[in-house]
Amino acid sequence: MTNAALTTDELAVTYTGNRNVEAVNGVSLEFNENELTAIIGPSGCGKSTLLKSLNRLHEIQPNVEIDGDVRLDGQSIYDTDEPVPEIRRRIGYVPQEPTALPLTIYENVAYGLRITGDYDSKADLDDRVERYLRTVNLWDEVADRLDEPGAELSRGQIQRLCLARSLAVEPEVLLCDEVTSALDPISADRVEETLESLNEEYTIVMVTHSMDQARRLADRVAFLYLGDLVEVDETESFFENPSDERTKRFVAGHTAVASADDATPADDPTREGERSVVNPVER
Ligand SMILES: Nc1ncnc2c1ncn2[C@@H]1O[C@H](COP(=O)(O)OP(=O)(O)OP(=O)(O)O)[C@@H](O)[C@H]1O
Repeated sequence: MTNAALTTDELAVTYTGNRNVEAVNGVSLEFNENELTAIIGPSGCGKSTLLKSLNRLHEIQPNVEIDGDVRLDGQSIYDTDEPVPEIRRRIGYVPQEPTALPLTIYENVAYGLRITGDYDSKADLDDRVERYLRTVNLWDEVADRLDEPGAELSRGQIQRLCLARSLAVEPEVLLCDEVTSALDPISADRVEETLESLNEEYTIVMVTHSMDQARRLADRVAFLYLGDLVEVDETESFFENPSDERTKRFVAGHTAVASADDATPADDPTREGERSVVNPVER
């Protein structure tokens, strides 16, 4: 039986700037332990907002209101005395844009551990830096240049460096926000291989625009549309046998070869393609 590592209960997120935007509308979801869950949906449907609210990263922006709850191992991450940095250590976040800290390759990985002080000695730190660079399949490429600036690596290598930095502080859950979309195909493949190998040991929540990537990597897929959770299922049945019409149309819209009976109304926004833009949900 699979356990939920992270759950959302009627989670709602509203941007309250110049106008109210209900970006996420009462989403209840379970992210199972040691599984990779992909969140997919058309552009603007609330994927990134949902992801960031899973470790309170949305709080960095002003004018955001949250309702409902997120629980890690059954404990609320909102109704808690636990410091937010500790919540974000336990639920790591890897952004879309690969960004190295202005430090050496070694210190990029050691960064979080130096802040928490959660290591015994220099030898222990060395071990951990090596372990996590190996975990993300980067060690062989950088072992002889650990003292060089992280920023001098390729974009694909920097993205794996970011993954190593996130993993070094031993999170329970890893949030990945379109982590391959800013990369060339070969680098994207390397990052995908890394995610595939992490999948055995980590609970991963991944936002992706790529249906193919969701098919390749995910154990389960959740489809968001205009801030609503439309459907969530195991990957194979999600794609082969979706139950909701909106999911069917979205999945069909991304099929490489469309069949003649695949016709859908031309104004259906779920048919607009992987980089489609729907109007913001304004209420
Ligand atoms: N800081 C913000 N202030 C106001 N509205 C915002 C803000 N960030 C996002 N939104 C709105 O919230 C809605 C959801 O945006 P979000 O970025 O979560 O969608 P998304 O599915 O991740 O989109 P994409 O696939 O294009 O990255 C959109 O209507 C967007 O315009």
